[in-house]
Amino acid sequence: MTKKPVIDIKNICHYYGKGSLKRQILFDINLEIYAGEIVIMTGPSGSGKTTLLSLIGGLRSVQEGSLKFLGEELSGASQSKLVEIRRNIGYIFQAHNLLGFLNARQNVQMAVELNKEISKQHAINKSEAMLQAVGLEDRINYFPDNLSGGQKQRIAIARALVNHPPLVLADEPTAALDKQSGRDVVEIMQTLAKEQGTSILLVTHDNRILDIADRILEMEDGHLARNSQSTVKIIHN
Ligand SMILES: Nc1ncnc2c1ncn2[C@@H]1O[C@H](COP(=O)(O)OP(=O)(O)OP(=O)(O)O)[C@@H](O)[C@H]1O
Repeated sequence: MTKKPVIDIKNICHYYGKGSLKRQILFDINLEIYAGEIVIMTGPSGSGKTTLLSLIGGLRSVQEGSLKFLGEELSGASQSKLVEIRRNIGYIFQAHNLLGFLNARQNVQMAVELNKEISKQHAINKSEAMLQAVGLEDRINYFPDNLSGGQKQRIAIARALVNHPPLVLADEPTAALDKQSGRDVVEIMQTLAKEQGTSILLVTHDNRILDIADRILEMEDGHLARNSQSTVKIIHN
């Protein structure tokens, strides 16, 4: 049986600027990501990681090549199609993007209520269960300002995973965290992703978390320089 990839990228190139200022940023990227896989992308600053992540997340239009999410082509897709695709992706960014006037539960609940068919009580129950899964059961009614960086990032994880999306994209999720909180955050992501069969694509400069990856990608000057099974696990275990 051949598995269908969650993400299937063929010959993606990307450019910024116009005319004489036009610069190629991504060069002939080919990549497949399968269900339940945790893929970490590393590489120097400016090598194109965030650009590729935003293309995969439907946050930027594909200019050249093919990018399929669960078999759906994003190249040439309408804005409404992109919006629909984005509903199936969880996003976790460095600056967690929590709303300060909502408490932890309400921040997660917001994501559940994107689905209009879910009742308010069901949305509350789902949100509380998810906060419990990330170890914040005693912080459900706290506002982000009264929580640590690691706790805020755990709310962001709960929000990204509460709808059980097939794909989660994370851009530097541990950048603002100390060593232990960073470790806790990625281990929670890893456990939940494996439980739910979610694929994770995580961009990081943080070498301390490479061992959670099934596969490591390395970007170099807009080229995918390495795409290999992780051997870091063997070194660490
Ligand atoms: N909106 C934009 N307009 C023009 N150039 C851009 C834009 N966004 C990024 N770039 C340029 O494209 C290149 C790749 O940027 P990108 O943010 O994808 O790299 P990165 O690998 O994610 O870097 P970092 O690790 O620092 O976040 C850089 O040279 C950057 O200056």
